[in-house]
Amino acid sequence: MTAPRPDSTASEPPPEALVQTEGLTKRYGDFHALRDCSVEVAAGEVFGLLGPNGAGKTTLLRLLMGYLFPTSGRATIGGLDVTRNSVAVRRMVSYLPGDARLPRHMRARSVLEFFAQMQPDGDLTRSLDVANQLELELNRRVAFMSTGMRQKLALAVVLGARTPLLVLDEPTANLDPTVRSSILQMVAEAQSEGRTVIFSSHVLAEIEEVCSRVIFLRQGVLAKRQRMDELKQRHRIVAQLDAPLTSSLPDTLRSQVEISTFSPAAEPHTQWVRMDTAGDLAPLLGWLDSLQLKRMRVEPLGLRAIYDEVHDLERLSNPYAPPAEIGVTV
Ligand SMILES: Nc1ncnc2c1ncn2[C@@H]1O[C@H](COP(=O)(O)OP(=O)(O)OP(=O)(O)O)[C@@H](O)[C@H]1O
Repeated sequence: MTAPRPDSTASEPPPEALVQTEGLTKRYGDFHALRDCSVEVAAGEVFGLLGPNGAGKTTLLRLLMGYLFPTSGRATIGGLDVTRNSVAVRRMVSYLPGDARLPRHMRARSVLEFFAQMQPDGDLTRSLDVANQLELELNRRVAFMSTGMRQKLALAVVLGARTPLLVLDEPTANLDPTVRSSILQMVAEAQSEGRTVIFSSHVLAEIEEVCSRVIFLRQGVLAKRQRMDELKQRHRIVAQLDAPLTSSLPDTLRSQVEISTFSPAAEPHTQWVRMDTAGDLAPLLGWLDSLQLKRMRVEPLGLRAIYDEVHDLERLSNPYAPPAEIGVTV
């Protein structure tokens, strides 16, 4: 497999970056866990990290926390170099590691009390409030908790603290759908309090729900940056025609529509057309209406399509496959 090239997409720097990395690289021998990663996270935004297992998400977060030393490049939080000022930096950050370890002999309440005292911005009342919202049993010992209960307890510790930055490595792993949705709500509340959140997840819908921007990591390389407000304006139209496409896209639409076609060998008389567009749908639908249209589906483009594009999965999930759930039949 060839190593992906770093993302070259121009991206506007956020107005005030709280977190910034420049050429951040972590190598183990010849292996790059993270390669030449430059990102900025603006104060007050919820910033998503996406990527398959082993893509480098945890490596990036641990480098930011100063738990790993970069092979090259640098990262700053609040203008402070995370390697040289790791103590000061950690005072600004509440970090939920992917494998949060808690003292097994302690009961939930004692764990919350302990961390509220230990953390500079710890706040027991807030931690108890989160625990209460997550319906955590405060008398239970960590050793006797399920994996999901331990995750809730770790979240109560982290979300209770009043730090300006929250770094959450897969915060909803092992949680049931109701609790997941409470956590997403708490992330949104943290943002409305003016806090900044960096959030890694494998669940695309979660990233879509709470993040304002997302980056895709692939084999340690920042493969793509995406603003969610831009993505929400993009649509995909998949249409099946009764005959091969003969008329071409009107000139006025060319600049805003990416079009591709496919003729299945099993159905030589039909043709599938796929169009991705960020513009007004009305003129495009008008043009489609002039064709020999058999059926058509219109959907928001969504992170799934971007994820498949970044990870080269489109060939596996054939976008032209005549889907049973096709939305509109004409
Ligand atoms: N100490 C280490 N020595 C060698 N390789 C390592 C070490 N730590 C991590 N790696 C490798 O670095 C790569 C990135 O790992 P990382 O944990 O950052 O991935 P991730 O995107 O968080 O994955 P996941 O979604 O599975 O948690 C992986 O291939 C991993 O095996």
